[in-house]
Amino acid sequence: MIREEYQKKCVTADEAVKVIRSGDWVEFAWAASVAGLLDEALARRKDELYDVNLRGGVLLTPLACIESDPTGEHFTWNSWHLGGRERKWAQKGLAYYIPLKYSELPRYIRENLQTDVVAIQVAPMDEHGYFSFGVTVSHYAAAIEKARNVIVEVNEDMPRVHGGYDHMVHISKVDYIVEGGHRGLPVLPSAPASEIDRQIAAYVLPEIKDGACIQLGIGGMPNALGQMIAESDLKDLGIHTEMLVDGFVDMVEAGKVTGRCKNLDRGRMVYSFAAGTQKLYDFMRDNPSLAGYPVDYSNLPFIASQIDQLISINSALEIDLTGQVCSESAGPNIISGAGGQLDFVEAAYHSKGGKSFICLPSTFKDKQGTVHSRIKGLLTLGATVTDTRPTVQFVVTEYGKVNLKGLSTWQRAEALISIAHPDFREGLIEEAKKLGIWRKKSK
Ligand SMILES: CC(=O)SCCNC(=O)CCNC(=O)[C@H](O)C(C)(C)COP(=O)(O)OP(=O)(O)OC[C@H]1O[C@@H](n2cnc3c(N)ncnc32)[C@H](O)[C@@H]1OP(=O)(O)O
Ligand SMILES: CCCC(=O)O
Repeated sequence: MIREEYQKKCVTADEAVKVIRSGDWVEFAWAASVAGLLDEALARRKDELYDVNLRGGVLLTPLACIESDPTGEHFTWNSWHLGGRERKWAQKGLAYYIPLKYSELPRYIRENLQTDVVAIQVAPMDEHGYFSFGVTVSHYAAAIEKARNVIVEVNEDMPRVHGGYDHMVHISKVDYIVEGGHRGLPVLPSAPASEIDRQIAAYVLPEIKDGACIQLGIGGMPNALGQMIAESDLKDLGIHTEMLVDGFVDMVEAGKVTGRCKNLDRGRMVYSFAAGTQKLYDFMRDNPSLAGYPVDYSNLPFIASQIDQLISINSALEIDLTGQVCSESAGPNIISGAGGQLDFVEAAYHSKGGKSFICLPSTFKDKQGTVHSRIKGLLTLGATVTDTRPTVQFVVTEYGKVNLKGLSTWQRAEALISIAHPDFREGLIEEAKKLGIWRKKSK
């Protein structure tokens, strides 16, 4: 029966994308999960479609439909979180950011958003009629609940994964199946860790004890920490994260991960999507020690904070002297997105014995070679506040680590200036004075 249904629903990509109409909103692609054949087929329909809005994010590969439409008349890309390519589209007016608190994404879809079609890549169907979502669990089940039509493109190389719930779709909910054969998966190489990343990670490492449960964000510093954990004496860690990356595989291979002390999902590593090298994708295939969950489970602070000793490590672009953190824009220009940063900042703080770390190098060198302090009197005009100041706990640069919780504005200014680059400290004191947050008694 299931095989018959499968055969009946199998069509070419060109056939499948005929269900997309002008004015539709389509949930389309996420990180390493891009339905390449559907994308190419949709691009071929460009001239007959107008005002089709595509949603997705963290793209690792080009999209033919966006790149074939430089006027943006036919297709618009709406990103939940911009990768480098999407950032360039945004600069050309071809992509727009959707402000996001990632744990809330399935609810936005269920309660607020028009979702006409879901067109996604999945793993091959099992004997019971289920297609695993593979490396992207995230929000797909919510989108499928809402959509008029569901198209799946089967990639024989997409790992079938284990999960908690809503990590797969049954054939009865699918309208069209496109067989893609072996299409591989895009690779996201680990961001290389710099010497400064290692210095920052060295301040965080002593805060992690056996029994802790780790979330690592995106970027070179979290990778450095992953490597340092793999080389440390720790041996009894758990993993509960949003994005699964190669660094976690290194920790497992080094014998650091047991999941023994996790109050939720004991013995299993929880994540919501994954992107990395083939080593990561091979590790994920049919691995029962992993549990892919929708992001409103992995990230919801109310859930993640139930795990004791949750340690959250994320990167930021700049911070002001009172502790407002910007992790997503350079002034008004969007760089990436808020993603799940605030989710984990809150979750780790509310976890018993948990701690949240915002890590950033003390300086940034712009394309003209000018060096700027990332610790600033005021955020750059137009910068987005990703973490409001009361939510921020530890802040770490290569010059040290401070805990901002409960500090008054002058204490925050003193603490943050103490971990600023020495070349900028005098200037920051002058700024703090002008802003009225430098205590008269302080030196
Ligand atoms: C996946 C998870 O689990 S993540 C959960 C948490 N989610 C988040 O933390 C989301 C927000 N954070 C992020 O997006 C990232 O961590 C970032 C952007 C803060 C840092 O990521 P990194 O990869 O280390 O950033 P990187 O140093 O490569 O900088 C990215 C871009 O911003 C630019 N940039 C960096 N700092 C600044 C700055 N202070 N001012 C202006 N531009 C800047 C860089 O030049 C680079 O641009 P380019 O690609 O055109 O060269
Ligand atoms: C939204 C996915 C990426 C992130 O949280 O940074």
